[in-house]
Amino acid sequence: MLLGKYMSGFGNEFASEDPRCPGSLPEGQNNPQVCPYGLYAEQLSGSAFTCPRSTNKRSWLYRILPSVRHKPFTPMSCGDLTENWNEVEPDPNQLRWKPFIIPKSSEKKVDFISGLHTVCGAGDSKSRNGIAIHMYTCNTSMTDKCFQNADGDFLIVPQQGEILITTEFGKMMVEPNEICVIQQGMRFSVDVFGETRGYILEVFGAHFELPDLGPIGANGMANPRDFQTPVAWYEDRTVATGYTVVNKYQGKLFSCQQDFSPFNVVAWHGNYTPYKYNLENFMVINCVAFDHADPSIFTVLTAKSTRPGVAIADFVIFPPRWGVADHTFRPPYYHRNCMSEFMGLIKGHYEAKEGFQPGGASLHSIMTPHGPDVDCFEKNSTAVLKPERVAEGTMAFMFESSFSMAVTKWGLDTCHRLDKSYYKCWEALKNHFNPNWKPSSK
Ligand SMILES: O=C(O)Cc1cc(O)ccc1O
Ligand SMILES: [Fe+2]
Repeated sequence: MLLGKYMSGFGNEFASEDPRCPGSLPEGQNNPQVCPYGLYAEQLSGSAFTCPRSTNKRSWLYRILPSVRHKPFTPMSCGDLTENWNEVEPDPNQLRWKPFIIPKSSEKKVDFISGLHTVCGAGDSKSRNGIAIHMYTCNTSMTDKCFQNADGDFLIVPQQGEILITTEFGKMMVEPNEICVIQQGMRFSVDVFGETRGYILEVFGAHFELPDLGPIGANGMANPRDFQTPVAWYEDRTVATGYTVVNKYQGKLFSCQQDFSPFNVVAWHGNYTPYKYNLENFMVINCVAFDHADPSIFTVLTAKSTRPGVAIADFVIFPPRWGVADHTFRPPYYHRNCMSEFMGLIKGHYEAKEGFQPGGASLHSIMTPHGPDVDCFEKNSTAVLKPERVAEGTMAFMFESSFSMAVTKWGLDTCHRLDKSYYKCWEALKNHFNPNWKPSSK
């Protein structure tokens, strides 16, 4: 198995052949009358045919049987996966969830698909504009089953347990502190190795891009060379008992049967691929004089809307770094934002908030006030400002969206993880106002 072998680069034109079949990629053309090794050619389009070259995405897959050879799709249970944003009444409160529960395999076998739970979202897969945030909690590998999301791209953030993702393009092992992106329509199957949990940012109608660097220059933030795309791997496996393809389509799940493994792509080429990225490789830019830079400096990937500078969703991380700002309150500022901020914690301790735990989450909705809790404020208002390591051993992240997200019934109620006392972390903030303050007392 070709684990640990990847091709480097973001959005490159890649080409890969399973080494068991040299010459399986057609030379000089995509669609020979007869393909090498008797393979079928299949194009996977990730952008409109007519998109400008800079955003045009497609890959050519050379496979043992084409995807079209399957029995009809029929509806299946969606569990806690939903695109119904009207399940419960809107709630503008600061929300915080304790770590989401992972089912015990001795009690219930749950795989990546049955373990998907939608927390919040907005917009619509039909009009191709929107976002959904899901948790996955599972304990069992998918067997003879793959998933395809016709609705959008999945940015997967493992929090506990590595996941082995077999895709039509090859295999990727993704550990906590790494992320991966499975773009719209790409078939994949997830193997797990114990109790497994993570976060998923789904976007409808846009693909993730590296943010522009502007005055930062040519290097930095997430560097393109650190993105890794799998190499071709195939199995020629007949599954007489039936192989299940699960398709998320217009927010609902459908399944169909076929009698062969979909991971039968012997060779492929193109610029529309799954990829992974290790968050440790993020080159952190930060303030080295005074004040607090906005968290956009920590953007790893962005899914742009059609409005300049406004994202459907940004994936932002808070990595270990130096804090050196002089005469500055260094933690995040008090804040109301025209964007929605969903945060998760992969490991460690987030600076601005006690009680935010790995595997949990928070949502600060549009214009909902939030910021440091009382301890953080008091401590950092008097701290001696030496250079110090911030967030050592920690990795928090934010899905920031221009959509006003609705929380699902599962998120508000049936997950039973909402921390009802969250608001109390700000209750003891004191009034420090001194009307007799003089500039000289600074
Ligand atoms: O709310 C948060 O903790 C995220 C955040 C971090 C930061 O450094 C500045 C603004 C912001 O919203
Ligand atoms: Fe914020």
